Amino acid sequence: MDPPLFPPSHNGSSEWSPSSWKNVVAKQMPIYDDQEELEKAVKTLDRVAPLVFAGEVRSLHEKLARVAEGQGIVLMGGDCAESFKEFHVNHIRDTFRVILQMALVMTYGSSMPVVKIGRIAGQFAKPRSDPNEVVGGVSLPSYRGDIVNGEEFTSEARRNDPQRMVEAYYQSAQTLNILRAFSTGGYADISRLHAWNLDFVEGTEEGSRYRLLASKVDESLRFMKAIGVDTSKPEFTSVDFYTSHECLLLHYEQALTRQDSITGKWYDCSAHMLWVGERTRNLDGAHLEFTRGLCNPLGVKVSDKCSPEQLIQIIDKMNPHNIPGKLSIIVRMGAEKLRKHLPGMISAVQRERKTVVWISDPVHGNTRKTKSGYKTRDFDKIREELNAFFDVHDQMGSHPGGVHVEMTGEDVTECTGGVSDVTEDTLKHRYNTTCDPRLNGSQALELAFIIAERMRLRTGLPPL
Ligand SMILES: O=C[C@H](O)[C@H](O)COP(=O)(O)O
Ligand SMILES: C=C(OP(=O)(O)O)C(=O)O
Ligand SMILES: [Mn+2]
Repeated sequence: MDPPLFPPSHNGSSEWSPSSWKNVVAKQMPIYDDQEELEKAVKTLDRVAPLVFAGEVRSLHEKLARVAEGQGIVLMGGDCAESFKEFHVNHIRDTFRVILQMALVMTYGSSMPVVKIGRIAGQFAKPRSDPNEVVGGVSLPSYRGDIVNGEEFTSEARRNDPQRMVEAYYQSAQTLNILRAFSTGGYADISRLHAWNLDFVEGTEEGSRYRLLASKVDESLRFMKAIGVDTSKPEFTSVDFYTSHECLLLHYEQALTRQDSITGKWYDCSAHMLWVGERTRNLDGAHLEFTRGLCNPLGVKVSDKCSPEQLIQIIDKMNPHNIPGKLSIIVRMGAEKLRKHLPGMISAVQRERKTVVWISDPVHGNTRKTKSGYKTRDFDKIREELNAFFDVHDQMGSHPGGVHVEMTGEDVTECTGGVSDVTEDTLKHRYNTTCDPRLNGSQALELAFIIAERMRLRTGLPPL
């Protein structure tokens, strides 16, 4: 392996290399019973093409730096867990389409650029609360995402299979190929904004709201054309779309970490942005050790279990040079806890003069299990957390930098409430997720309108 880019002073601790995480305890990582099989899979991945390129990563970083200064909002969204069985061009297209709709609503509403990032093309590995799942008295290892093992409740499926990493890589490569085509090949042309409305959203209240807003945008475009603006420029016909996932499965991430030939810096080329989850963000753990050496923009999920002091230590480790846009703090704790704990976190960041992007994940702190055993989330609770996030930033004079949600373009029945009116009884109709419940297309759009309205309120604009 090449010598590490960063000198030992990089974060005041020992030398970093793409494999230095192996000297530290890694939580939530699968244990593979066949080391040869693991080595074989990793060797294959060591040689595959990077999925993303350093130049693209830098362009995302620049955009996030502007958000850190209060000039923009981040929209991160996608499945809780991508799966092999759900893989289809239409699935990717529909997620992309709803993200485009949400971004349009947020951009128009806030008059700010929206940085579009999918939880996609690599969002496979899952941390679990319990290492085992018990069904009818039988205990098997928990499902940890298709990149690790299979969802089916059999001991064969639940075996950790390293070859799945290779399969996940190739699926991610296809996904990225499709996303690149959709982003730049005409699909995302703003003149097509009416075509982004999904059939099942069309007839809903949110669908009508979207159509109304789209007509306003249309009118503005016609006005711009009339005064001589060239609307065939890439700013109008394509979008910059970035990928991200939880940096959990370090064998996979290490294999895709490459040294940029121009700058000599290390980039994890599995995604433009990576985040460390709530369960693996411990200071002495392998996930912070691994990510501290990367040049990609990073995120870290935090619940109320993270004290302001710990947060500062995490920031020092993940962004020791306090580079704007490098680190996003993704807050997920439920409305009540957020009102109590986020002010202290923001105060500490302000006091220590740290630059971060604050992002709200209003879904992970609001998961509950119904009596019939479905994991769900109530739209009201999600709305409450999002509103609490905005209220606290208003109080603290800080910038609410964006949102991170689990959503899909499909008409699933996984989260209850919102205009889509899914109830506990109807959850079973189209409950397709392999892990956490996702907002469906109309619930996701509804969320975008809430964000747009809150951003307007901040800037003194009238409601949409
Ligand atoms: O996506 C997040 C986690 O993997 C998930 O919430 C954990 O879920 P569990 O509590 O069912 O393990
Ligand atoms: C596991 C996840 O989140 P968290 O780390 O916030 O629980 C997730 O985003 O799916
Ligand atoms: Mn999740």
